[in-house]
Amino acid sequence: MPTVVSKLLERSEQALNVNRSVLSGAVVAAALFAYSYKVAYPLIVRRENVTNFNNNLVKKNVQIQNGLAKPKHALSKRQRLRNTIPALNLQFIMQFIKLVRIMIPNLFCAEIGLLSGHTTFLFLRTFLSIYVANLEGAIVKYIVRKEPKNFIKQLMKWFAVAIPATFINSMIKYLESKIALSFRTRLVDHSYKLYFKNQSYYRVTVLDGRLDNCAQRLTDDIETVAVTVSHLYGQITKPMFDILLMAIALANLVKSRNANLITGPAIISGVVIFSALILKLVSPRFGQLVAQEAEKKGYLRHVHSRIVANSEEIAFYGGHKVEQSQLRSAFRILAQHLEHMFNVKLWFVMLEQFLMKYVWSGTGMIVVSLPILLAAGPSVKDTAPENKLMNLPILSEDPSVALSSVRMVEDSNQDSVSERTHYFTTAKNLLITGSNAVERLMSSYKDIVELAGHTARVANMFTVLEEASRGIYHKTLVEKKERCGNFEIEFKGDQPVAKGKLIVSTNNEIILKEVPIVTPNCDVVCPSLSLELKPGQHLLITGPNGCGKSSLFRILSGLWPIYGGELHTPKNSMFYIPQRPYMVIGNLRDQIIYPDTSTDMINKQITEDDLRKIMRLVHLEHIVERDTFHQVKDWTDILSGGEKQRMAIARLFYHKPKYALLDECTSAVSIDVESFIYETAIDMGITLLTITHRPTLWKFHTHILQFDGVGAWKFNELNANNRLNLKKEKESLLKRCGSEEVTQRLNELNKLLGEDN
Ligand SMILES: Nc1ncnc2c1ncn2[C@@H]1O[C@H](COP(=O)(O)OP(=O)(O)OP(=O)(O)O)[C@@H](O)[C@H]1O
Repeated sequence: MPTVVSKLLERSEQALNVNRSVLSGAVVAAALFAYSYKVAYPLIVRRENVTNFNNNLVKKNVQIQNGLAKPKHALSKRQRLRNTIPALNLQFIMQFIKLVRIMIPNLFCAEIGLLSGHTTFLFLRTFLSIYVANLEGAIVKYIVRKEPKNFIKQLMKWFAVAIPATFINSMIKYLESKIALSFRTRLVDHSYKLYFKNQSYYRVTVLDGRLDNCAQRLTDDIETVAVTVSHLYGQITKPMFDILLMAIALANLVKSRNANLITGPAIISGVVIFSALILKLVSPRFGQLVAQEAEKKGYLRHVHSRIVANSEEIAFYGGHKVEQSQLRSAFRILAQHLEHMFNVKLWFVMLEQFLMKYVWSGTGMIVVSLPILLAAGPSVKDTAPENKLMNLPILSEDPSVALSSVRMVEDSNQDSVSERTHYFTTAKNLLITGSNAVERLMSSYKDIVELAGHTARVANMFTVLEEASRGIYHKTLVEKKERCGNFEIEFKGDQPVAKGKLIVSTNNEIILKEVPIVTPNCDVVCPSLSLELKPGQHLLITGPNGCGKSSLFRILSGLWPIYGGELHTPKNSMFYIPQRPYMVIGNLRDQIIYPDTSTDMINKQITEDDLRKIMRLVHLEHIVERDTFHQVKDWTDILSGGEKQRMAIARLFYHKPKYALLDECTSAVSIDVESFIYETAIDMGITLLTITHRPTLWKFHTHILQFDGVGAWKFNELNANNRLNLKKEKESLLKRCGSEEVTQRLNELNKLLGEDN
């Protein structure tokens, strides 16, 4: 290793034509620059207040005790601040490393190749800058010397350099964009994998309260992280090379004027550190500001997407005034924040520019001019024409000899002036490039802190998605729910414990043993539900609104956690159809086979003729005639409510699951078609679990589950006997008419029996 380093030093010496002591001096100067950046500038980090942005994260530390919210681990305010504020701190470094591991998965990936190429071009660009600085010095020298031939020669070189320079610059930009896209692709792939693992997309919105706006994080935040990281790589690497090589070249140049190698760099570093300390006092909270900006942008996007999703309803209601005012207010919040950011940045950028552009350049000019100003020898003033003859040593009595002596002195003075001009122009160019490099490094600190805001949002999203896919949720519960019946939710810290057991049924039965129905807000809708269903036993579920009918389906499908008891369900055998069916992006065939793909359909050996038969069963053959199976349309808008519901039934017939969970899914279908659909489903061997308020469907079921709306339920066989019982109950209730409860039950019985009041 030491031999490699010494060889490198030798090469650098040769390349830059300096000796080892000059090189060491230059390295000291570069180190001082680096020190000023690495040590002094980060002091700018300020402690910041908790804001809305991190409230979510702080909230998760709320513990429920005696019905009141209480801090979980009693974290001190300072600790909580440190944990949550996006800034250049250990937390950011950990989060950033996590993202880097995703963006660069191994040493032999394409990203490493791109980064290596980018680094090479950045390095070449720095060499070119030094060469150009020298060239410009030489050009000025030949202008001062009035040597047009040499001037043209140098100018030609200057133009020749432009070709590789433009190529290198373009390659730097091209590779930066390629790296950004590559990083983004890796992050997006990773996030999508997590987002769709174990229905995390549902869980993070319904069961977990930590991600305020997942869509914003998945799109804008990921893009910003990728672009900023790629940009910062160049923004940090290139100035590093610039500083190092400029320092070496500058040291070489200063050394050629026999000047001190320590004073100059010491003065420059002192000024840099001093300016960094001044900037520290006025530095805005960049990390926090960009995180807040992303949050507000996310909210605006959310309001927009709600209008798009519900445009028809809004149009029917004529709700544009309300929607417009909500959009406006969401935008105003964002605009106000941006304005605040601009104002805060204005003063900081002004001071930053003043210090970096003028104070540093001024200092640089002083440092490079010192070797000239303090050097021994005649000044330009001393060599003014009128003084020249006066100061001439009398070498000869012969006037022609005296005149040639004057010319020689003139020439040598002109030479020294041009040499000094050459030195100064080159040094100034090198210094400008060097100071620009330090300026870029300093301003990249600002970018790093801004990156911390986006990194925190993306890294937090990954954590939450990972946890949600493993069934770990954090939701703010400000109040502990009361005990309901014989069931009480157990809490560990601030989070409820899902103690229930989920068992895969081997004999295709559905068994619930004392399973409570608990909402994501920890409301116990039903404290304990027990029932057994075998294939072929069709269940009708009834009860008042909000009693937990759909929630039972969510539990059976595994969307909601089970807080107690045991649930036995067959694997991948349930197919849920909601009241408002979901239409997927794609053609008509995609609507029927969803969530299968066309490849799945081919693998299952299902043909378009089969699909046509299914469409006939649900009375939708006219859609096939009209639009064919391959036309891509916006099916949510094109199909009517009833057509959409029938399309969902077509989906059921395509998949032929063991169990169908039908949640009022035929409410918009005419009664005759509905009956035909139910008969067909049963003929296909599908066991039905139906939530409906339509008495006409009663006859298709063998069992009934009746919720009373206050936690109790009845599970019976639904047969002639049962109907008789219901009739008896109705008759006895009719005698007790009066109370609201009785009237409600009577309505229910009427619905079940299919009778009028
Ligand atoms: N995502 C959720 N987060 C919190 N609470 C919820 C959620 N979904 C439903 N609930 C609550 O759970 C309770 C039961 O809702 P559910 O949808 O099961 O009612 P339902 O019996 O199907 O009613 P309906 O006949 O009106 O459809 C309701 O009080 C509802 O407010």
